Amino acid sequence: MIRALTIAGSDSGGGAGIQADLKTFQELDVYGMSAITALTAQNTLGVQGVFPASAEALRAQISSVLDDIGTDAVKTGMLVDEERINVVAEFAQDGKLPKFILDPVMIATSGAELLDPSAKEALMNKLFPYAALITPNIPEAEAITGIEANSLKSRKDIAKTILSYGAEAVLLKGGHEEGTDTITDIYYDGAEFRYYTVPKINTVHTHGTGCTYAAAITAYSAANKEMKDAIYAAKCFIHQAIMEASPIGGGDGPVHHAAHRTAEKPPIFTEVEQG
Ligand SMILES: Nc1ncnc2c1ncn2[C@@H]1O[C@H](COP(=O)(O)OP(=O)(O)OP(=O)(O)O)[C@@H](O)[C@H]1O
Ligand SMILES: Cc1ncc(CO)c(N)n1
Repeated sequence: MIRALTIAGSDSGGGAGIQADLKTFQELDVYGMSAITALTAQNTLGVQGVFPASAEALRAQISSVLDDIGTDAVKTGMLVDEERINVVAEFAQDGKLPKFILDPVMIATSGAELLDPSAKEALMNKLFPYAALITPNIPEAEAITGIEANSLKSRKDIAKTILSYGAEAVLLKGGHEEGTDTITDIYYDGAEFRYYTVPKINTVHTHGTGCTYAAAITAYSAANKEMKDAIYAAKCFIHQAIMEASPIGGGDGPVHHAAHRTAEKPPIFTEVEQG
């Protein structure tokens, strides 16, 4: 059985965080495990409360899973603050986080703070060097680099800057692009840029897109797909999940994690450029 561990926050509403990750792992036939960094009281309208797990509780969960079951890949999401980043960094430094997909979650779509802004440097310095892939959205990438993502050139500069912190590859997600009919995610690994472009889906039901996408990449990586192939397969999965997202709750509803079972293959245009 292929195994994957998510280290992230719990979303009581079931659309993002740990819940999105475990649903995605299950859909992709991967045995899912979790270490919870914080409980959030959350629904489709926003985040009503954040209750961090103690550093001791977080360390114990990760140790329990790794000491017995082991894992083929690891994903991190909401890490709350520097104290909890330090706990994850202990395992990274010991070489215990294989195929580490780092989603640098900072602010929820609803505006709630999921990472203490003063912990940004710790995330970059202590965890980025161990990542096989970092998956920022546009606001996160701008906060990390201080570069405004207002052109293709600036997005490429952002990808290069983030890679310079020591990760193996970066995937700059385009979900927050405005005024366009298409959305492009940009992959960069130091040797090539790869552009994954899809038609923009007209929906507000995008709660949990980032978590679900990174979890699918983690599941495919755990199953030994090469990173570029894992991203392509995950892109299909997330596109189908957004196409069939449900108007559950009164706000921005969650993506449909089981959509890939029945949905048609989405049109994904891939371009490669040496860089
Ligand atoms: N309206 C849309 N149509 C098509 N694809 C989308 C749409 N919105 C987001 N995506 C895709 O979903 C994936 C997640 O991207 P996004 O930039 O929304 O992440 P995020 O902001 O981290 O997500 P979250 O809302 O969970 O914080 C990307 O592959 C992006 O291209
Ligand atoms: C717990 C959690 N993690 C990540 C996100 C980002 O979508 C969220 N809304 N909630």
